[in-house]
Amino acid sequence: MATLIDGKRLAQLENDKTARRVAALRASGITPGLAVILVGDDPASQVYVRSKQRKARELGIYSVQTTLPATAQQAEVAAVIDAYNHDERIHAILVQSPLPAHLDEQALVAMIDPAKDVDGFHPLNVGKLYNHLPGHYPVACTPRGIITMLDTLNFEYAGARAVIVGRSILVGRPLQALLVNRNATVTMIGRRTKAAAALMKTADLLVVAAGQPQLVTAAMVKPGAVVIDVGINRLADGHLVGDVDFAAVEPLAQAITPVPGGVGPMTIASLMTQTVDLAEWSQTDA
Ligand SMILES: NC(=O)C1=CN([C@@H]2O[C@H](COP(=O)(O)OP(=O)(O)OC[C@H]3O[C@@H](n4cnc5c(N)ncnc54)[C@H](OP(=O)(O)O)[C@@H]3O)[C@@H](O)[C@H]2O)C=CC1
Ligand SMILES: Nc1nc(=O)c2c([nH]1)NC[C@@H]1CN(c3ccc(C(=O)N[C@@H](CCC(=O)O)C(=O)O)cc3)C=[N+]21
Repeated sequence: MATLIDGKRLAQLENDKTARRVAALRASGITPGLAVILVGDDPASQVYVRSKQRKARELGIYSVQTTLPATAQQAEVAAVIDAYNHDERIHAILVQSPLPAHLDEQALVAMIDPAKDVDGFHPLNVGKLYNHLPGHYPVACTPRGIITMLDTLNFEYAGARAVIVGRSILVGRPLQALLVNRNATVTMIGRRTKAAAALMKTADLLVVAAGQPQLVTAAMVKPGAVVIDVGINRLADGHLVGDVDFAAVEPLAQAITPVPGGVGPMTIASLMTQTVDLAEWSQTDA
């Protein structure tokens, strides 16, 4: 029987801390501000953005949103980013991914003031993380939430063999850097990886962020591994499942995250924490 890593409960604990930090900042005259930019009408993105807004407001964060039509041009999105860059009430800016295909997402992210880059996707912040530079800078929220979960297990990073399935800018790549910086030995798996199952089986820590239901079966998991399932897949019957065959893998794992109620809620909690971090740093690092 594995330890169930209860993301909902851990997120609640983190959000309680965030609410207290927001209250303290507001008492000193600073209200942390989050701006979310949504382009188009992707239903999943609308759900995520709504839950981010709701949580921010619950915690006392000033939260605003700009929604643009799917036909919006690059310059229109850029103008919205520019306005938030210069808005003193806003400490954190997020451009919801994915953007419609005609937009250059990387160019837009690069226009965000790096000090307001709550997703940690700006190339300056990515580079600082990659090079393990000291100092304050934002990092991607999903990997940050995963590290928080592993820390609560007292996971021993140094010397651990970690395998990450998925190498996106959102999840796999920044998590790779965070784990390497903690002295883990990290293997990245993509679609063209040969003998992926055998590599996964070597993992003390297996993180799966591919977006493929049932990708990881019991045969791919080393007994005693810690398994983090990032996948969010909506099945035809409406059920939400991860990328791991939970029922089969749970009995062998040392610890495992459920979907829903695992990495997802922690991602949102990390986003809230990082919004407050950015507001605090804007005072001290100026
Ligand atoms: N819980 C949360 O907070 C979050 C959940 N997600 C979820 O995580 C999943 C991944 O999201 P994201 O990182 O944006 O994904 P992307 O679609 O951007 O990338 C998927 C990655 O998985 C790899 N991959 C896909 N299929 C396979 C396979 N069969 N074998 C090996 N590798 C494979 C791809 O490999 P290649 O590079 O070779 O194409 C790619 O690197 C999605 O389900 C998403 O909804 C995402 C963000 C946050
Ligand atoms: N700029 C940007 N930053 C992101 O962080 C970002 C993004 N774009 N685009 C999409 C992905 C996906 N993502 C999720 C966040 C929370 C849940 C979450 O809370 N999931 C709940 C279930 C929610 C439901 O029922 O649909 C759970 O797992 O329990 C899931 C996925 C953030 N992303």
